[in-house]
Amino acid sequence: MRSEPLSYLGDGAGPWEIYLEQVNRVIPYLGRLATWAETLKRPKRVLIVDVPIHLDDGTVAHFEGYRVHHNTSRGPAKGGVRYHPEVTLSEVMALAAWMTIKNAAVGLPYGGGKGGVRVDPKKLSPSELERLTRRYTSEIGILLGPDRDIPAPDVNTSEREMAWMMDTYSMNVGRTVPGVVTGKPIALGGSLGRRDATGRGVFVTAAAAAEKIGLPIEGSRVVIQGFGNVGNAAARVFHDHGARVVAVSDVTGAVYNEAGIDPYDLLAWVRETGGVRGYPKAEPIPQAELFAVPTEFLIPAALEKQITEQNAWRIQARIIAEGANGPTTPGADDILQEKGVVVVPDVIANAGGVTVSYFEWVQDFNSYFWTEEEINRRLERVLRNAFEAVWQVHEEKRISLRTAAYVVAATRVLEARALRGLYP
Ligand SMILES: NC(=O)C1=CN([C@@H]2O[C@H](COP(=O)(O)OP(=O)(O)OC[C@H]3O[C@@H](n4cnc5c(N)ncnc54)[C@H](OP(=O)(O)O)[C@@H]3O)[C@@H](O)[C@H]2O)C=CC1
Ligand SMILES: O=C(O)CCC(=O)C(=O)O
Repeated sequence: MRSEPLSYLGDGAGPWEIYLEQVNRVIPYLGRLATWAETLKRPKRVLIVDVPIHLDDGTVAHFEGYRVHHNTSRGPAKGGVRYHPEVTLSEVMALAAWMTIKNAAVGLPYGGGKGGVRVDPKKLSPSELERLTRRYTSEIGILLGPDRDIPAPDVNTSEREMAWMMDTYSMNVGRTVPGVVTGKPIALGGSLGRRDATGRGVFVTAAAAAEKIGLPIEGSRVVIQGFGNVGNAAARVFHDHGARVVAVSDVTGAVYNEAGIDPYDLLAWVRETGGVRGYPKAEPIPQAELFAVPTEFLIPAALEKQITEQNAWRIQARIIAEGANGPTTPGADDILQEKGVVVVPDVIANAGGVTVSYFEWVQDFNSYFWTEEEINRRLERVLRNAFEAVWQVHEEKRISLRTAAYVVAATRVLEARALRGLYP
């Protein structure tokens, strides 16, 4: 395998710098389209909003929110909304850019967008969260619309917040607009299968990679960082296909059982107690040891920059399937490539969520809803095709799967950019 240039970025770089480095690595493979590559390095538009709300005690609190459209050459902006105490503008810019790449890599007719509010949602009551969500939606409303920008869930947001967003937008425009948001409750035009779609897609793409290297799923070990929407769904789908989930972590701690952890049982424990810590059918391990656990599959499903130059050497997995966005730094990518670990990059591994969001959007437009079986079947087909296209580029050009995914995606985005031209 020809090696790509070593990263000049240390682990100190933020998500936006990491994204820029990923783009730099693809430019040599873009041919004539390389002249347009600067397009990928700039967000199309950025909105910073002040979100003031009354707290339950009557005082007023202000939160900073963002909505970024990274690129809309191929269609409306699409991407989730994150609530987290460490959200920053540059993080949301990177998350929006990864949506551009992801939507193009999978062939969805969308550009890339993302939103976020810097808030610790664990410190707000449900009614404070509802006021925050509604005010944020109104503030970013100038960018939203079913043919302009369609939010969805991300870290610490779920069907509940999507229902509030859909309702707020609809009240502001004076009619019900289900297609302005995806990941909604089924009763409001949500899609069957969306809740587990990202985790299911992690499984589908990891299984496609496993086939390529002759690794069976049955009996294989799986380690998962993050047991939220993505992590717990991935754990259940791997378990349902005969794999053994041996270690899981969340912010409360990490637990390990060589004989296997039943993710359904662990989920019941987490719902009751608030975290994996103290789970009685597994032993506690330090969170920092999670990535060193011997395993066939490692699924980072928490936040960015978890696999770094500091810990990549200790990873023993054969396949890493990135449930999270941006979990691996470029320096860690180089180390993993040298170790022969197959890294299925975020932009295809976690694309199951936005793929079923696309199905939801299409169903909302048609007011005609598909069965869950139909959705899962179509999801698998879309992701398998995307994986196959990326694998071919990876083999032909002898580059990492991440750079191969960027070749596929950047070519589509920049072709659209070039065809559209520059002037209104
Ligand atoms: N939801 C979706 O459809 C999609 C999500 N993603 C990406 O997947 C990742 C997870 O998102 P999602 O599952 O939706 O978010 P959730 O909020 O549902 O879950 C996040 C999980 O990560 C845990 N976590 C946070 N920090 C750490 C840490 N340092 N170590 C271990 N665990 C940690 C949280 O723990 P705790 O609950 O204890 O706070 C929680 O279990 C994000 O990168 C997101 O962008 C990508 C595509 C689609
Ligand atoms: O479902 C969507 O529209 C986007 C989900 C998302 O934010 C992501 O894929 O990172």
